[in-house]
Amino acid sequence: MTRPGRFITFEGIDGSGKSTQARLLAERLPDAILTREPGGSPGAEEIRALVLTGDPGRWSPETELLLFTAARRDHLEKRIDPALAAGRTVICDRFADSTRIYQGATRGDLREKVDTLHRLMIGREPDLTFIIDMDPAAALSRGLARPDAESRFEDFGLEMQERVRAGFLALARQYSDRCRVIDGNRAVEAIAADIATQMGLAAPG
Ligand SMILES: Nc1ncnc2c1ncn2[C@@H]1O[C@H](COP(=O)(O)OP(=O)(O)O)[C@@H](O)[C@H]1O
Ligand SMILES: Cc1cn([C@H]2C[C@H](O)[C@@H](COP(=O)(O)OP(=O)(O)O)O2)c(=O)[nH]c1=O
Repeated sequence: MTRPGRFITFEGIDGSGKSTQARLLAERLPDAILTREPGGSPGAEEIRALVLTGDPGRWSPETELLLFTAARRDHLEKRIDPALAAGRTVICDRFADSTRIYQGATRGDLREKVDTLHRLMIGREPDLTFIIDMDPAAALSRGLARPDAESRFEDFGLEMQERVRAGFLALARQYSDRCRVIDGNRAVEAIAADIATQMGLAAPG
């Protein structure tokens, strides 16, 4: 029987360097698939477009939670679970911890609903989660420099980013068995070396 693969997620505030580090780690692991949320499967990418673009007032917090959960369910069924079952490593840029923080704590107080929906519809936790922690002001200026800043979620102010950051740090304490906090206020290569060490890989270069 095939041994199930490892499920690794990256979390943190917008612009903290998650996508960059997820990509660098995937490049070092020949069996890995690199994916992201919201999205990662054709259906979930369609839901991503619905939830991340357009009028910010279009969805209530509750509907938004259902949309993120629906996207995650499709992503799990179509992409994550089959890859894990085939023994591959899955590296995902954001996962359920983002819902716990964004929908559960910072844009309302839906944490109980978030946890119930997760239990009923998702049920899977990562084996390892890297929380890239960094100064929101620096992350915001990185984000503003990005060519793809299409999403309304990019418009958060510093106060919101600080709340999200604090939420992720609290979550890292709650799920300390699988979460590793990584200092993101450093050069790309230094962060990648830190993550490689945590993964038991030799430092790059
Ligand atoms: N350690 C770093 N130092 C400086 N710039 C970075 C670093 N990591 C990422 N960047 C740049 O910052 C922007 C946001 O990075 P990205 O990996 O897309 O973050 P996230 O996925 O967390 O939003 C990109 O333009 C990226 O090239
Ligand atoms: C996965 C997920 C993301 N989000 C938010 C976080 C981000 O602001 C946005 C995803 O945008 P994205 O551009 O992928 O994130 P980043 O800026 O970190 O590269 O959606 C939620 O609110 N809930 C969720 O469950």
